[in-house]
Amino acid sequence: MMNTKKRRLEVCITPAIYDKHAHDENLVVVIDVLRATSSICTAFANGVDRIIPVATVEEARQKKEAGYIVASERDGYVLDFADFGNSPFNFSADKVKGKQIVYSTTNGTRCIHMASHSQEVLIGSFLNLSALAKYLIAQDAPVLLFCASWKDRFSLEDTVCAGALAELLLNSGQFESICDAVTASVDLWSLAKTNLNSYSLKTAQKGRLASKGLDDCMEFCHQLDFTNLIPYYTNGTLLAKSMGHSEK
Ligand SMILES: O=C(O)[C@H](CS(=O)(=O)O)OP(=O)(O)O
Repeated sequence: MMNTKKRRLEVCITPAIYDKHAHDENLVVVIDVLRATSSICTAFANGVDRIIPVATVEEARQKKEAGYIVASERDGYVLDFADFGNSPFNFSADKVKGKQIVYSTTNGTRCIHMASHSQEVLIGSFLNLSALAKYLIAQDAPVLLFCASWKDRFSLEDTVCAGALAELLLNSGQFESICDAVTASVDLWSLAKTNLNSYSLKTAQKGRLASKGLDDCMEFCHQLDFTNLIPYYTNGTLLAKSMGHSEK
């Protein structure tokens, strides 16, 4: 007989309440649109071999001393020992193709480590939205969309992206929402989707990035389906699985 029980779908709007949503059986999608998860998706689209996410500056420094290429920023500033920072434009094919990159950012890489007890940790952004939805629908486990946000505050761009993904998952008929954060995120997405670029200008992170001249990636990070690759975390490393079609 077919199993008609629906799968649990949740959205965690900030790492501050991650423990309320954490279950070992979850498939967790970490979302940090501005900019960590958009940059990770871009790096894999541009042929990076693997990314080693580290949570602390000290770990990133040690990896640099051990000879790794290191991409690392805190609060939008490239660390003095790092090779480059956190813009997706830094992860161009000439810099990353075939390479291993150690990566540490303010919010995104921390959340990957927080979720590492879960059945699977996947990297999500607008850039790989449809591929992610297709992959998640084909699995058989509860899904948690984990917004990395900014320093434990609510973040509009991550929640809108979670809403876009939640809408695709709910439309499959396989999922049931057990928290209002899912409904809120889908409602925000329905406000934003008619003109995502102009909606994204409302985000606080746009202002923070603009104050440091780092907002040139806003449009890039808000485009849908730039890649069919889904980065995932395994044994301390990010690799990527493909959901078909050739890469751009
Ligand atoms: O580099 C980023 O965009 C942010 C730094 S901050 O939020 O502006 O301090 O890091 P991320 O981990 O990508 O949110």
